[in-house]
Amino acid sequence: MPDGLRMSNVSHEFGSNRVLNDISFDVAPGEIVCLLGPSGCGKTTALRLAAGLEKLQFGQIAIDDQIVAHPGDYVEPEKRGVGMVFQDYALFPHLTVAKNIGFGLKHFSDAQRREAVERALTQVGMSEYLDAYPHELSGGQQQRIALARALAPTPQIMLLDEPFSGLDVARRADLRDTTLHVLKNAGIATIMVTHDPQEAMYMGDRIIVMNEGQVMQDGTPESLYFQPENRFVASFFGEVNQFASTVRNGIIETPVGQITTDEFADGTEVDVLVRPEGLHVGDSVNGHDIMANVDAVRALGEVNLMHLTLEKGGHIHARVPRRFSTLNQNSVAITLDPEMTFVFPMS
Ligand SMILES: Nc1ncnc2c1ncn2[C@@H]1O[C@H](COP(=O)(O)OP(=O)(O)OP(=O)(O)O)[C@@H](O)[C@H]1O
Repeated sequence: MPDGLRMSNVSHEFGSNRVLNDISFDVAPGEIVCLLGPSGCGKTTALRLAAGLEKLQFGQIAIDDQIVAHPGDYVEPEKRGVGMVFQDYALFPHLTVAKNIGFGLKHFSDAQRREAVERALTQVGMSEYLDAYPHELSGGQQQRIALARALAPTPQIMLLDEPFSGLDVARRADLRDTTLHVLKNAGIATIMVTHDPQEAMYMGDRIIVMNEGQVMQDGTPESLYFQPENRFVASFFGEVNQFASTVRNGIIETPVGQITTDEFADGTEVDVLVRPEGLHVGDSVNGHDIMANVDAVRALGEVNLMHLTLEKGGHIHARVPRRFSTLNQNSVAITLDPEMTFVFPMS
């Protein structure tokens, strides 16, 4: 059995509500895996089962070489070598930073505890805050202390549940960066729960997309973004323009151009999903271009989002590198990038 964490065929029910349905995945040492999915899909339950905060009903969980949970047998959370960080920091308000971090290190000698606390605080860039109380710290600083507290016992596994979601944009970006570097340097196997695809792409070596208690796809951020295996992943992972069509002679016609297919039989009704960056805009080169009127252009950093209405009807979004953006045109020609186009049989 490989080191790290392995969940095998795990299912879970609350009463008659089956919230996890036969999920399996591994996390290797040093790997950050994000569990990504909409609210209620079972991410937190999976994390709590890994931590031992919820009793396992079906399947098996192993950490390194040890089975820590299977039905009827169970290793206590504090004996699993697992660190945890939650959204709400969960620091003790009446204890200093040093005592908060040292709280879980009761079995250490005083000298060992002091060393572990100082090391963990250095890892998160907070070494000068040993004697501060939580209320003296900002939300981002409190979350750094929560991370330090989880790191101090040098866990093999780190479990993070929406750890940045209580923070404003700037602090979130900052803490995300620190967390990524600390976890990578420490070589800890990490699961992070998030409902934010951008955050999952930023943090994850791998992302497991979940929906309704099932794993929809498990892969690198690139593979999920560029090779989604189903409609759910394609649309959850990034905005898409969607068109209904029917395959005719190996060709799928859409309002933004045609694509060829050898995957679907003639007459198959399909949904065509096109990422906004899969629609290229430019000048009309002949009288046969697909034209769209420009409704609005919005700068989103390095790219512009163009709101367009096709001359033949239908609102679409194109995401265009700023240097190619035709900001002052009322009308643009559209071409379709087949690499950013995904076809699924209509459900
Ligand atoms: N202790 C519980 N008792 C009963 N039902 C629960 C309990 N905990 C979670 N659930 C239900 O299980 C389902 C999955 O919840 P879970 O918290 O795992 O989802 P999630 O994907 O983490 O969602 P969120 O991001 O909203 O926390 C939900 O329908 C939830 O209402």
